[in-house]
Amino acid sequence: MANVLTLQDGRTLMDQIRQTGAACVVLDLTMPMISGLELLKQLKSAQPDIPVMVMTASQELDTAVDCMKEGAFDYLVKPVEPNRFISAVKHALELNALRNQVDTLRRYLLDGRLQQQEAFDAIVTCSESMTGLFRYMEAIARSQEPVLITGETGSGKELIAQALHELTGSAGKFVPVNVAGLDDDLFSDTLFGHRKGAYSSAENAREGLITQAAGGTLFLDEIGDLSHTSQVKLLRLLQDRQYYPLGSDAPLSTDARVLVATHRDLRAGMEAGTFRSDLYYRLSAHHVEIPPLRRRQEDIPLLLEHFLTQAAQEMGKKKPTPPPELRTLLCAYAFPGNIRELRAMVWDAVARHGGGVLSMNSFRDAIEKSGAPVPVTTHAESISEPSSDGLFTQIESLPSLKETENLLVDEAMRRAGDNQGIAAGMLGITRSALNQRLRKRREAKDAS
Ligand SMILES: Nc1ncnc2c1ncn2[C@@H]1O[C@H](COP(=O)(O)OP(=O)(O)OP(=O)(O)O)[C@@H](O)[C@H]1O
Repeated sequence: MANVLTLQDGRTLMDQIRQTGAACVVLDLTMPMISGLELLKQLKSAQPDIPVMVMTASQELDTAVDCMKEGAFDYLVKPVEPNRFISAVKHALELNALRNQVDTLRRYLLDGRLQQQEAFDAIVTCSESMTGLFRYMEAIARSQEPVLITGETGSGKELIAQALHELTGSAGKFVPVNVAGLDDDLFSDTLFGHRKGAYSSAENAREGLITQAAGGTLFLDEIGDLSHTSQVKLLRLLQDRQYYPLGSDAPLSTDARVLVATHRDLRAGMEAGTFRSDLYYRLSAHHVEIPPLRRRQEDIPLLLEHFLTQAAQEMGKKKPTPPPELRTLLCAYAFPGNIRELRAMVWDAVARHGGGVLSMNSFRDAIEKSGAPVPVTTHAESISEPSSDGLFTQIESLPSLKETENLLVDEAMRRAGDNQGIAAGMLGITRSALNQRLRKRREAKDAS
């Protein structure tokens, strides 16, 4: 076959790959000039995305396991049955093609506009990196492949999963499950359910959550903590779209979309041998990686406003005014607990608030408790303060009120990433009032 290249000397592989690339590499473990394991390491460090299959004799199984830890896609024990060989290579090629497609799509989408803004209404953000993620999510929403959502704790993984579910427009439910701390029995029972009498205390049949998610979305949180045996079961579910309730020999089929999330580094898990590489590759065809709050500080003032409104409403208080230097304090803090941590700080501050300007003390206390140094802030440092010379010193003639209003609306929409709900919040008007203004402007423009 023209597109298969056989090399006699393993040492020429890296040069060859640099010249022509490769969609998949099949490596023998025992070779005269260089060992397969050594070559695998070189290949993975230079070209981590090329899938590598390892061929091994049965007495070399330990080395094959080492190869998997080094990132091999799969291993085949010699003598290799031709059909098994073809299907393994095909599988590797398919996954590789899918990954390339997703990368291209991801790059392309970073320039487009959102089609279903309302699916993201619960996610308060004006960050471009988040808007880029939203566009990517819209592109993959209809795919049947699972989606891996990663991000630090409290960065909003569950909200992203809910938005993906909204985007699919499916009639079924969004069913979240936290799999951390579930041993394999509990995992199987929770997910797949059981038949009456499947074990001594199973007095009644129980439907698994995968059944409840029919026609909808099953969201498995903390997937990085899943036991090895449960990982195998999940892989089987993803591959065959079938599962067995405990005590049943008859498989059931599912059409539920599977989303998974973790704050762990699954690649590191794969290298340490705690996370199966076949499952990783299956899960990571679509990957949404949420940036931590400290890498999108522009969201902090927005989130602060949002949580102040929510907390005040919930506690039946008048929304307190935050001192301008509070934003400076928060933007200087690293937020290891991300948005959940900011939310908790705001709730605490509003609960303690007696009236007037919001006190900074509870925020300072929380930062101090986290062990981080409390940034020193002064009123003058505030990022929101206009210059003492006034806003319009650079402009010779003042804009009209109408022009100013249009400019403010445009700026709010830009900062809110075109989310009308957020922009309206910034402008201090209702969403429908903003919508009306935007519509009138469009109509006036169309008429002229
Ligand atoms: N962009 C956002 N806008 C508004 N609220 C947010 C945003 N991101 C997160 N939150 C809120 O922060 C809290 C934590 O979010 P979420 O539970 O989705 O995080 P997570 O990444 O799944 O956390 P964990 O890793 O602990 O499972 C929730 O109350 C959520 O509603």
